[in-house]
Amino acid sequence: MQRRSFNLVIAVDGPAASGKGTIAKAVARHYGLPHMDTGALYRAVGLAVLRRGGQPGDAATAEAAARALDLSLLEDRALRDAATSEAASGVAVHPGVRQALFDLQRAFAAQPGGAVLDGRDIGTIIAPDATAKLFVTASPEVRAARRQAELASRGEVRSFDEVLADVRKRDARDAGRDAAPLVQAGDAALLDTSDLAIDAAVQRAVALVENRIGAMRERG
Ligand SMILES: Nc1ncnc2c1ncn2[C@@H]1O[C@H](COP(=O)(O)OP(=O)(O)OP(=O)(O)O)[C@@H](O)[C@H]1O
Ligand SMILES: Nc1ccn([C@@H]2O[C@H](COP(=O)(O)O)[C@@H](O)[C@H]2O)c(=O)n1
Repeated sequence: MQRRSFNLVIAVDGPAASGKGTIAKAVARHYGLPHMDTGALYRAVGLAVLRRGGQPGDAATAEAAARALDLSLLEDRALRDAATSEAASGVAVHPGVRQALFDLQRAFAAQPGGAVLDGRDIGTIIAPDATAKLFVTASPEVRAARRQAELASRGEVRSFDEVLADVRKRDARDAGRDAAPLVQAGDAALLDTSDLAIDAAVQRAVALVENRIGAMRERG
C-alpha cells in the first residue's frame, strides 16, 4: 500500500439501509483503517431509553442516557431491532444528545492515520474536512426490501409495507430535524446503490475515494 503523507479520513453518510455501513466497513478494510458505525451510538442511546421505560422524545431522559452511554449496549442483540431504529431516530433529534456523542466521534475521526465513519452528519459536522465524502443512497423501496430481508434473517418478520413506512418515517425525521439534519455535503460524491450489488457498490466507492486522494496529491 502506498504511504500517505496525510490522514485519510473518509466520511460516509446516507439514509437508512442505503448500504453505507456495508460500504464503510469494506472501504475501511481496503485502506487498513479503523471504522466507526456512528448510528450504533444513537441506537445504544435509544435502547437505553427504552430499557428505562422512557420516551425517546423526552430530551432530558435521552440526554442523560447519552451522557452515561453504556457501551455494552453496542453488543446487545436488540441494537438492530426495528424498535431500536425508531428510538435511535427519536433521540437523535435532541441537540444535547448529539453534543454528548460529539467528542467521541470527533476523536475517532482525528486519530493518526485516519479513519472511516458512517452516519448522517459525518461529512457536514463530525469531519467537515474529510479527505473523501460519500453520500450513499438507494430508492426507498430497495432500502426497505434490504432491511426487511435483514430483519427476517435475524428472526424479526415484518411486512414490506411496514418496513417501507418505517424507512420513510425515519428519512423524514432525520432530514427534517433542526440539529445536524441528514443532507448531502456540498463536496460529497453521490453513490446510488439501487442497482448495484454489494461488490460493485464497494468498487465504485473505492474508485470515488481514489479520485479524491489523487486530487489531494495533485494539490500537494
Ligand atoms: N448494494 C447492496 N445490494 C444488496 N444488499 C445490500 C447492498 N448494500 C447493503 N446491502 C444489505 O442491506 C442491508 C442494509 O445495509 P447496511 O446495514 O449497510 O445499511 P446502512 O445504510 O448502514 O443501514 P442503517 O443506516 O439503517 O444502519 C444489509 O443487510 C446489507 O447486507
Ligand atoms: N451520525 C448519525 C448516525 C445516526 N443517526 C441517527 O441514528 C439512527 C440510527 O442510525 P443507523 O445508521 O443505525 O440507521 C438514524 O435514523 C439517525 O436518526 C444520526 O442522527 N447521526
